[in-house]
Amino acid sequence: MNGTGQQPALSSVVSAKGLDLTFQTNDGPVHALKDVNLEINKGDFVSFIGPSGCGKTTFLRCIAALETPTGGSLTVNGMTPDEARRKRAYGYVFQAAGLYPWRTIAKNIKLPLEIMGFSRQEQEERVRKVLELVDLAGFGGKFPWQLSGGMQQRASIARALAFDADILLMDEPFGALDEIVRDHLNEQLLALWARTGKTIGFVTHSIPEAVYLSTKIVVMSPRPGRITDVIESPLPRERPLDIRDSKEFIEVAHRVREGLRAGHADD
Ligand SMILES: Nc1ncnc2c1ncn2[C@@H]1O[C@H](COP(=O)(O)OP(=O)(O)OP(=O)(O)O)[C@@H](O)[C@H]1O
Repeated sequence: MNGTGQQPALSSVVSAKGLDLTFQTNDGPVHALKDVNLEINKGDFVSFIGPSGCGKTTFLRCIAALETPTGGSLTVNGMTPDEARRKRAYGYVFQAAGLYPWRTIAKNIKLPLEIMGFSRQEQEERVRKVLELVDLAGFGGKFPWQLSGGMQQRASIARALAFDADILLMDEPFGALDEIVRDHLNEQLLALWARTGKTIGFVTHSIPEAVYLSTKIVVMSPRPGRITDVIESPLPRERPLDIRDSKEFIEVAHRVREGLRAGHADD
């Protein structure tokens, strides 16, 4: 299946139809996204997986209105991505935590709130709430360099949560962390997702991470960047880490691996 022909549900949060994006570069055009069709529903946890250059980041950036598609249509909460951005429909978490080293964690989280004109009291309240959500209560007064890599990444998730947007876009947020820390953050992210009901778009290179976290796994291929499979996970939403030893988990991982292999063979 290539992800086409999906019907938009009532609770559709992101709807892409025939989405195309070609970058014009000095070396000629780069077809980063070709005929991408995808529905993301409210409360979905959707992972994007595929080899380097298949358009994962570009698709997330289109949702965030940081790139403009050259064809097809894309709506976010029923609006254009630009309108959705103005309504602060999403928070964005990047691969590197991207915290300002000269500001405390609390001040890093407050910065976008300050810019948007939130009152001081509202800023304090939001900082307290999001730090609690990522298990960093009490760390607001620390500087980024006083925290571990995993804690910094949690702080950057807290910053993305500060607007209380419905959608969280995460571009390989845990890619640079060691496996044990990553496992722990994966568990915490699932708990946060269960508590908040957010819709999450998550880019990863890791098959186990994609299978462990997602309700839907989008397999992509490069040249041109396209969707080659959309896998609805049969796993329950509540997932202890040892679910990774289960037959269902191994079967989903196998299907993702097959999808990646098939996409590679098409190149
Ligand atoms: N601003 C840009 N200008 C020109 N080409 C770009 C631009 N951004 C991305 N590309 C190209 O578009 C294609 C898709 O890039 P993208 O970063 O979305 O892939 P990706 O799947 O996220 O890769 P990775 O896993 O390495 O992060 C690549 O060929 C990339 O070189």
